[in-house]
Amino acid sequence: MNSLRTFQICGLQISEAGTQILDNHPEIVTTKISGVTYLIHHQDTLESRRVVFAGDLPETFHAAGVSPTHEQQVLERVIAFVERSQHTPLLLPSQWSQYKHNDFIAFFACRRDLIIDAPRWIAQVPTGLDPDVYMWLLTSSSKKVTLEDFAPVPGLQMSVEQNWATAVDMMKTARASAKPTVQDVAEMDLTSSAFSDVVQDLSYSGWMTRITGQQHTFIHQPPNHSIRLRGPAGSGKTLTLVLKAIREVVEARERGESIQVLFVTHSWALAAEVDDNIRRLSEWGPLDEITVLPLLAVAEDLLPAERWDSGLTLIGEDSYSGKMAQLDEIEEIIDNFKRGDWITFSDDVGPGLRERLLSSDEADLRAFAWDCLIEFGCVLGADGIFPGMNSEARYLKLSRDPWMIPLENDIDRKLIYHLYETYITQLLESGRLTSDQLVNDFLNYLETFMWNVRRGKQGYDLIFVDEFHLFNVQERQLLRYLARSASAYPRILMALDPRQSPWEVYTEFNGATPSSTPSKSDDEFGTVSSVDLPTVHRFSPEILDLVKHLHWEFPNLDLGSNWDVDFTHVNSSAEHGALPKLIRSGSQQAEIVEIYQALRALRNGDSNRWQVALAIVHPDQFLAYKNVADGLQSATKKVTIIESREDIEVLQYRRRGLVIGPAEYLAGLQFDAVFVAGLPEIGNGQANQSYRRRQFLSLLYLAVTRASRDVHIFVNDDHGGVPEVLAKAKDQELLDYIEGSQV
Ligand SMILES: Nc1ncnc2c1ncn2[C@@H]1O[C@H](COP(=O)(O)OP(=O)(O)OP(=O)(O)O)[C@@H](O)[C@H]1O
Repeated sequence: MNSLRTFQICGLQISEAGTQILDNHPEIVTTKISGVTYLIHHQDTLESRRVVFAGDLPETFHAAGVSPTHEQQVLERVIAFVERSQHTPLLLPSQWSQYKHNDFIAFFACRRDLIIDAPRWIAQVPTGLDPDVYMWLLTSSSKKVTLEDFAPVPGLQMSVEQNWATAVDMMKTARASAKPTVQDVAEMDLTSSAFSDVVQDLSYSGWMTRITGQQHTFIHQPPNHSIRLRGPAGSGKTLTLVLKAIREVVEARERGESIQVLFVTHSWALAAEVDDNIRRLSEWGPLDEITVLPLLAVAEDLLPAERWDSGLTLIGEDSYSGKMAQLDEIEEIIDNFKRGDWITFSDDVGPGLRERLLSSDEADLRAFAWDCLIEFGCVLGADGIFPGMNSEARYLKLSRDPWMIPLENDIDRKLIYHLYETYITQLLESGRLTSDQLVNDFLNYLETFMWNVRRGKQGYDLIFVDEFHLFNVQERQLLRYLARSASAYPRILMALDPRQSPWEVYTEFNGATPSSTPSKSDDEFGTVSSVDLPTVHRFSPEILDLVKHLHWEFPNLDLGSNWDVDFTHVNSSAEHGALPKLIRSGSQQAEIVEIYQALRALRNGDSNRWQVALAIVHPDQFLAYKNVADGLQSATKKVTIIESREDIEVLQYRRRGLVIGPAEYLAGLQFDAVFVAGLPEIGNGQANQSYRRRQFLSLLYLAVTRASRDVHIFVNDDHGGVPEVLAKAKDQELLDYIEGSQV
């Protein structure tokens, strides 16, 4: 028998000398021979690309200080890295802090905040088609190894090749003797799409006979101008965009032309999903003409190294912990301000802002810090205003809209600008930059003569943008510069649903804009036509009725005709199902017990439905519910906590289980059942202000629309009981009301 110690991360089953099957990934086996460990997929053959670790994996983890509780995250990232390494150029999320030298690459092995002495991999991906991946060394910050000086152990690469056939045989033997997991293998096959089964095992031609008339219209419209695709959540926007991209490439091939298509997403997770969808739908093999990337990765790819390598670290705005850290920082800035410079503003500041600043209620102060964070990122940053000459004057000239933090006079604005200046200065002093700053730099580069020369070769003929509502003014401006031709209008095909933009800023259009350059978004795209998708396919008519109710409750949603989707005629093509449930408990503690019970009932009822999200509406409430995960984790391993957009990628390989995360990170995903909890406290006045209300409704809309079959909404008396919008839904019998336990 083998001598490997028990590998706790994934509860590996030891099947055969030197081999282990990953419990969370039963389709993957690790095989150790002659000083290397192979990571082998069960469908791998002798021709497959090899993924190899130098040495023994548990020992490697141990030496780098990776505790058993974090081994799973480290392995998940390796799997994500292997997936990415198939694409050129090899691009990694900025939070991984990649560094490259020849074909070596170093990157953080897991989220940096998980392990104090954050470990980094040194990997090698030789150039060429289907390259092997060598994970040579796991270093820690205190035992740094310079990439330029690194050399793998001599002879290891040769030994990898020599023993490959034996390793594959060992994998097969291990699989054969581990029959109990065969069923899991079908469920967790790496080649099948995961949480959001958009493709549903149909090919391109299969879908072309199934699509609705409106989807057909969009897909067949000649792309000689920009087209926007509007529709509520679950109406097939992503699928339609993907089918259109495939069609354009295939038709160009038939004409004997080669076009380059960019498919832009908001997150790496959606990029991976779209990439996978294209591969599964294609009947023409790989469609290399289509590049799928998040916008920030496009910036990393195109920005010349010297501009990119500023020595600053991009702050993790897309992660829960990153956002919370920024909030803490802003709270501290406000606190210092009150003890210092406040005196110079105090006489002239408007009563509303004064009351908020001087409130002794912690919740009010936190709410004010949130509003500042949004104003900094979504108004100042989004508009490209950074401290410097004329910046304050530019900010003062911006028109204010109802969704923004209310500021009554110029002194109020000067005060906010003052806080912003301090915030940015603090960031720069500590060597950090925001994604807004990076986008601004990228925009400046795209306006240079140099890019004008390069774009003929490196620009794109067609640009697809999913979740357009999540991009801010600046990001939208980037898009037109990415088009190959500088003289013609760009051809941009974008999908949007403005209700899914929780941070309101994104609803900038047609006058309702935070920008000093209001009409830029559409004018710069030339003529833009619209196609509406009025049929929801994801969820039942019962869920749709609740979604419509939420939609009609949105205040100030005067988006103008270009963006508005008419909900009156939206219908659902899905089967009828149960009414969404509203469960009211006496306290938050009692509510958590209700959540456990509802989860258990789902599991007992039909284990095939064990694909559930617990969506936390208000980010401040997330930590309270995160503990539910710890309780459940001891009972089942299939719990995944989503704390950043990056984490969502892990779900790609998980078909079953419970996913817990703030609602905003679940955008674009789909689950059988969604449990909605953590609604913001109501009754303190704040929740009823129109801009706060809209944020709340947007997150509630996002959470509810992730469900394909069941919706349970949990509320408790600790946090104000049933919010008005849900009370109205209950009165209209759109919700099945249940009195939960009181204590
Ligand atoms: N014509 C159709 N017939 C049946 N099902 C469809 C059709 N079009 C799309 N679907 C299905 O509807 C579901 C939702 O699709 P998709 O994720 O593309 O919607 P979306 O509008 O992008 O949603 P969201 O805005 O929430 O991300 C998927 O399961 C997809 O397979």
